[in-house]
This record gives sequence, C-alpha cells and structure tokens, in this order.
Amino acid sequence: MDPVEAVRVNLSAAERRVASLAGRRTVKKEWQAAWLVRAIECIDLTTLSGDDTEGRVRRLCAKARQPLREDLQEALGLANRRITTGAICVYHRFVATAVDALKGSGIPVAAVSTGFPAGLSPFETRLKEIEASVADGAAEIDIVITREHVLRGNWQALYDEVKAFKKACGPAHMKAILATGDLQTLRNVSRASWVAMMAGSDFIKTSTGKEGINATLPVTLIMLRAIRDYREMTGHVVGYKPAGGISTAKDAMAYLALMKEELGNDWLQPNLFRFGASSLLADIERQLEHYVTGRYAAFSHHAMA
Ligand SMILES: O=C[C@H](O)COP(=O)(O)O
Repeated sequence: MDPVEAVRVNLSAAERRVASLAGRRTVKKEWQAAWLVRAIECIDLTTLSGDDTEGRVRRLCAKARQPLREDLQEALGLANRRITTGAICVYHRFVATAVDALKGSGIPVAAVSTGFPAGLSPFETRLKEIEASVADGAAEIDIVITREHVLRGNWQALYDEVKAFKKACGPAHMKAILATGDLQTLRNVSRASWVAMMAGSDFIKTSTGKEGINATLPVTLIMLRAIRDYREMTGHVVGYKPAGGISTAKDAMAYLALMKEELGNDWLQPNLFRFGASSLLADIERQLEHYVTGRYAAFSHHAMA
C-alpha cells in the first residue's frame, strides 16, 4: 500500500490545469466532426432507470448499431465506415435482452452489477450478481466499490473487495466505479484509483450517475494522472470512463482533449476510453447535423430510446 499512502494532490493546481484547457485547445470544423464521431464510438450507451423495459433496451440497442443517421454519415464522407457505440450499459435484468438485440453486431453489453448504485447489498449477493450477468452474456461488468472503505482509509478492505469482484468477472472486462462524488477529497479519489487498479480493474470509472456530483474535469485529471503513474510504475495499461451528467458535445470535446493531453492518442479509442452517458449521443448527432446542414434539429429528432 506504499504508493497509495504516498499519494498527494494539489487541488488548486488541478483546478488551474483544467481551467486552462478551453483556452488552449479549440477543435473546429471537420476536425470537430471527426472528434465527435470518435466520441460516439466511445459511448457506453446507457439506460439505468427504474422504469426501464425490454422495449426501451431493444430500441437503445438499435441505436447503438446505427448511432448516426445514414444521411449524416454519408454527408460526412463516412458511408463505408461501420460506426457503432462502444457498448450498451444496462442493469443485470436486461443483459440477456441486450445480448439478443445486439447479436452479430460485435457490440459488447456492459452490466452494472454489485448492488448498483449504492453497492451495499451483501457481499455474496454482489459476487453472485456479477456471475449471473456474465452467464447472461455481459462482456463488461461495471462494479461499484464500498465507499465506506475509502472514507475510513481501509485500503486493504477495498483491495480485497475489488480483487474478489475481478475474480467473479472471469473473462469479462471490469470497470470499477469509484463514486467520486461520495469520496470527499481528490486525494481519496486518487488513492481509490490506485487501489482499484492494483486489484486488477481494466477501467476506472468516476460515477454511477446517481451521486450528487458525478463526472467532473478535476476528478478526471486526478484519475488520469493515477492511470499514467500506475503505468509508469507497473507497465499495466488501464482505461478510463467518466460517467454521469455528460450530456453535450462540448462536454465530450473537453474530456477528449484532456485524455489526449494527459495520456495521448492511445486512450482515444474505445478499448481504453468510454463515456458513460444516456443523453450525450442525441446532442452529438444534433451538432453533426448542424455541421452538415447548417441547421439545428429539435432534440426529439434524435430520440434515444
Ligand atoms: O454510467 C452511466 C450513467 O449512469 C449515465 O449518466 P447520465 O444519465 O447522467 O448520462
């Protein structure tokens, strides 16, 4: 736990670094369109509502297969490119439905398991939920950590928990949701990131989307630096997923710029970067339509599910 104990974070430097982002990097016209297409390919298209239904999940899967209207894709000169979202993200109950709806597409299904969003159901139940999601065909499992372990500084307990979740995932990729809005300090965010990576997480993810504060750029900076330092120390490459409240093309551009500057182009691919988002795609499609036609469509023209 030495690297975990050694973590220090300079809050004002992190805020300054993030604040300078918009002034230093502007991406316009065809470059912006290209970045937005890449953003689409990195979306975990998500529905995590109490009123989710099989019908909604099937419609979302159809959208994941064809996230950009054909005429827009053609106008962007991408008619021959197969564009899909990075994954679909659903509750365990809808994994089998999504796997069926995505058959033949190669699009993975991610399940939020382990008593999402609070992660407070019995430990054995959480392990069984992971196993059930994998058995139903989930290729990716988004686990939630026990925040109390972080708040009490019980890093060994956090490590043991995440390690057990990873084992239960078997061949499925594991994304560890840190629920950063609950962790009180950026130092805790960094320490939890280290522990989650040491315990074998394939991705670290900010939020469930249900905390009071979800993904932010300062939190992202801290998590990306942890990923970078962890790679330097161990050679292990870990992906990043900001989630919750990312709903505009402008937000997406800021995250992509930070990824590029902090970790480089390798992290601008769906194997190492995902947006967890339910409504981001609609705004990106709207911006791309504006780029192609010069007009903005109503949000309802780009309905999600
Ligand atoms: O993991 C994904 C989040 O739950 C989605 O959050 P959002 O609905 O704010 O986009």
